[in-house]
Amino acid sequence: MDEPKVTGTKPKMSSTRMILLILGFLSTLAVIALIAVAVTQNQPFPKNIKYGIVLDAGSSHTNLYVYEWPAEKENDTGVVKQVEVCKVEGPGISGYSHATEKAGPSLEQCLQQAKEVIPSAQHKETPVYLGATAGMRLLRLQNESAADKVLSSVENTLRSAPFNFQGARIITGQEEGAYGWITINYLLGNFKQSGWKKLLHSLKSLSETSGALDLGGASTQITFVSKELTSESPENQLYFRLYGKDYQVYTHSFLCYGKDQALQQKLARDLQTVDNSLLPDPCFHKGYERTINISDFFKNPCTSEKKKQLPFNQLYIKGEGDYQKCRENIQNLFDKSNCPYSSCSFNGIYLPPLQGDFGAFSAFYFVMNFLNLTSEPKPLALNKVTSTIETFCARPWQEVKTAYHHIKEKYLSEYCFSGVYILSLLENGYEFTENNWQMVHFLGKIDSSDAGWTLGYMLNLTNMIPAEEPAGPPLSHGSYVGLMVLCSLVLVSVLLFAWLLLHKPKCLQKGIV
Ligand SMILES: Nc1nc2c(ncn2[C@@H]2O[C@H](COP(=O)(O)OP(=O)(O)OP(=O)(O)O)[C@@H](O)[C@H]2O)c(=O)[nH]1
Ligand SMILES: [Ca+2]
Repeated sequence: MDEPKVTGTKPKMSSTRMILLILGFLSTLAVIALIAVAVTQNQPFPKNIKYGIVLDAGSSHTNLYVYEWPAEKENDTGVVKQVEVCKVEGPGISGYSHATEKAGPSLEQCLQQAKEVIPSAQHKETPVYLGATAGMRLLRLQNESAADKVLSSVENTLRSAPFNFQGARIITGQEEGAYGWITINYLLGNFKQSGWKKLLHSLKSLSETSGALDLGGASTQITFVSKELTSESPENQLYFRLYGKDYQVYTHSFLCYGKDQALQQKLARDLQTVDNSLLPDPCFHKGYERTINISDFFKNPCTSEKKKQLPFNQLYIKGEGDYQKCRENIQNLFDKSNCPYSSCSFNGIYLPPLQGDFGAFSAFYFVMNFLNLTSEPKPLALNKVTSTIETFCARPWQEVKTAYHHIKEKYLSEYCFSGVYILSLLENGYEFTENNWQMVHFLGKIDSSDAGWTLGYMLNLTNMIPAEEPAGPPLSHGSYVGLMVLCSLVLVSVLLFAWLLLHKPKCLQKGIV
């Protein structure tokens, strides 16, 4: 009676096993298909690149920048990058005040380079902007019609290029400061943070943005987020709403305090006390000599207030290489005598308390980089920086020239002056101290893009920085695929476990009494 029972259950067991096997096989197939679909369906789109060109018409020279970004990601932060920079030969466009028609043609070689970098099919749609800074602000003050002629000459050249001309204008010092701040914070990824970074920032209350310090040839800018910004000085106050967050920003641009004009100002002061055409100068190396033509010297708006009739046409500068005397000399450029606000930098200009980290670029970087003082991640102590500059200034000119024969004499001869000027601007002007000095980080590039106002200018004019955070998938492509794989593995494990329970293989059955 028992035998048929036994033979009767055997086919029943094997059909259950068959069903389970088929189910297992199908679920494994489903999981594989799920992963394959997730990986292929969410693959980033093939790249559709867009381009933009900005010309930075500075006081000392013009640079042309080409930027590129993936079209479908243009509202994300940190996707625009610099792909080309071309230094225009010759002086800045303000240097063409006596031959205004030559300003435009001077840009042609760099425009040609841009044509080669950008695929020709995209030339017509590529916007080109030119922004002129302090050199042109000074020329406008000195000779407005010459400034207009220079601008129309560059406009003609840019219009005849195959790109989409969007304007050539003198930007304000406020814009220059603001766009420099936008550039570095965009490149540092400070505007839009991933979930983890956001959490970390809110927990540690880390400074969310970095201030910007730009030192040009004719002007210098300081820009940073300030909690204590009141309406004391509205012209120094900016509001931004970027990627869904409000920013209250302080900015000021000091015309005539770029490093070339600061030197002119210093010489104009020195000229007040000379009684002959020989000027001993502590800010140049011992053994260094330079001749300066006096005839046009006081036509410059940065020196005109100090105009003085002199009995000679040429001034002979003789270097002394004396850091202390140079520092005292330069310090006089920062008038701390009167402040109509709760706190000031210099010349009666409002400055709220310094806050957070600062990225210092342009000549701040060129000079400090030459002097090996840009050490990161931990910046050097202020006394080390001071002693390095002091030692450098004390080196005789012949020795410096031999040691750095590959560097342009114009740059090399001025590193001592510029180093002392930077220290004085930061310490005496903005009142950085030994304690907060290390908040200043000297940087030339962030990834592959130069720090400067041009990228921020283009991002703004192409509406690439949205006021509100663009709605996007909550997970990145990588995290999404990872999560899909993990879920699938859990599913397979559960099915396997279920199968094992139902099937009860002999090895498991043994253990069960
Ligand atoms: N050592 C060195 N100095 C440089 C270099 N490029 C420019 N400079 C000098 O550094 C100073 C500032 O240069 P930029 O930042 O280009 O100034 P700019 O944009 O022409 O001037 P602004 O209109 O005032 O902004 C000027 O005195 C330049 O002559 C460089 O590669 N090395
Ligand atoms: Ca500049």
